Formats: sequence, structure tokens, C-alpha cells
Amino acid sequence: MNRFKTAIQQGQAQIGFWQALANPYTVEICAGAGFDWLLLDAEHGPNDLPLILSQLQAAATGTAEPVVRLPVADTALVKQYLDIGARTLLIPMVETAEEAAAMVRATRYPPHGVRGVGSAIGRASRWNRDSDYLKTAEADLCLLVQVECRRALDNLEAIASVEGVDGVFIGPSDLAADLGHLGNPGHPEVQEAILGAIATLKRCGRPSGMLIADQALARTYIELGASFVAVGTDVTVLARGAEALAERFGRGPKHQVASGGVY
Ligand SMILES: O=C(O)C(=O)C[C@H](O)[C@@H](O)CO
Repeated sequence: MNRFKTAIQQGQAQIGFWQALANPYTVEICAGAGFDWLLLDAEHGPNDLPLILSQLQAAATGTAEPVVRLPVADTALVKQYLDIGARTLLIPMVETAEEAAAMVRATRYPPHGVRGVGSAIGRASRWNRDSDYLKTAEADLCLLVQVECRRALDNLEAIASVEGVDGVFIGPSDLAADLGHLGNPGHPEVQEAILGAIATLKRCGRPSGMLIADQALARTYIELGASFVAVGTDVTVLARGAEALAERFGRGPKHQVASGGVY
């Protein structure tokens, strides 16, 4: 059973942590940190299929649900990531209901979809040791799509209403860029759009999520109904933590660290 999927459907806030260091060692460390989910980032992290496989194996040592973000909305990639055992997917840059529906079909076996049947040699079925996998895969699968531009916001209700879409992630950085506020997701226009999207999704009865390291904002989003919120990234924790330690001994980064990010 996919406890993460059940929890967000029931509106139980799931606290996540972003993994972009692209290695199983840090995923194994974070898998036991107590988060409800870990995002394995194959879009912006230097990841490929084998590396994500190793991170899925590392995540299995803990209790957090691994959520795999694909690099792009691609049917063949969905097949590959599902076969290696990902069961909660985040698809970036979805702009229309038609694109969302295509991703639903990519996750389902015929006759409801176009997912190729390779479970006999796949980790997802534990190499056919799970003899019911073909029957149970769809129920366990959780498909999350990203809305992160003006056009997608205009289509938000249609996207969220697609049968098989289990949640919508609002991408603050790309949304800020498309709204004309590159690098400034905290801009009032961007924040207004995020709050509006959370309200729309709540009204539609659909789970919403995002990534935000500002803890006050994260709590606000959760109070307003967001149900899967990542509250930081491994890269940021390591980079800023290392810099802060160096500065305590009179050292520190040679370059000004960019501010205004959300994580
Ligand atoms: O657009 C966004 O914001 C996201 O998609 C989330 C984060 O930016 C993530 O991409 C980390 O950079």
C-alpha cells in the first residue's frame, strides 16, 4: 500500500526533503531522518536511471516514500522508472489536461494505458516474486504533476480533474520565471499565484504540494491545505551549513551566495 498516496488523499500533511546530491549514501542518511517523503530529483539533480535505482534501494532502508521526479514528461521514461521500482512520480512542466492524461496512460497497463509490460525482469515486481504486481501496480501508483507556468495555472482545474492525477505540485521557481520574476519566487505576484492555486486545488478536493524552505511560509501553505510540502534540500543544507561553519572560524565562501531562493 502507498501510505503517502493515502495520506495526501486524506489531507494529512506529508513533510518532505529534496534530494539533489544524486547519491545513495545521502539518501540512506536522509531516509532515516524522519521525513514522510524524499524527492529524488532526476530533473535538476545530476541523476540518471541507474543512479535513481541506487537511491531507491537506499530509500528502502527508511520510512520515507521516495518520490521520483522525471526529467521530462516522457512515456518511455515513465516505463523505465516504474520498472525499477518507483511508484510515486512527479512529472515537471505539465501545462494542459491532455499532457496530464498522457502521463496517466503512461503509468497504466493496457487496456487503461500504454505502459509496456516488463515486470518479469523488473525490480518493481521484485523480479516476479510479487506475483500480483500486474494487478496491484495501478492502485499503489501515485502520479503527481507540476504546474509551474502561467498557462498551466490557467488550466489548473482541468489538469487537477484528470482521472489518475493524484496531486499537483506548484513549482515556485519556474512559476516565478514565467511570471517575470526570475529568481524571486517570494515576489507578491508569485506568492499570490501559489496561494490561489492551493485554494483552487482545495476547492477541487485535490492534494497540492510545493518546495519551500521558509518555515513560516511552509506552515502557512499547510494550514491553507497543502498536503505534500518539501521543507528543504540536501544541497542547501550541506552548502549553507558548510559555509556557516567555515565562517565561524573566520573563513567562508569566496563568492556572495545568491539570496531570494525558496529552499
Ligand atoms: O519550479 C520549482 O520551484 C520547482 O520545480 C521546485 C524547485 O525549484 C526544484 O526544481 C529545485 O530547484
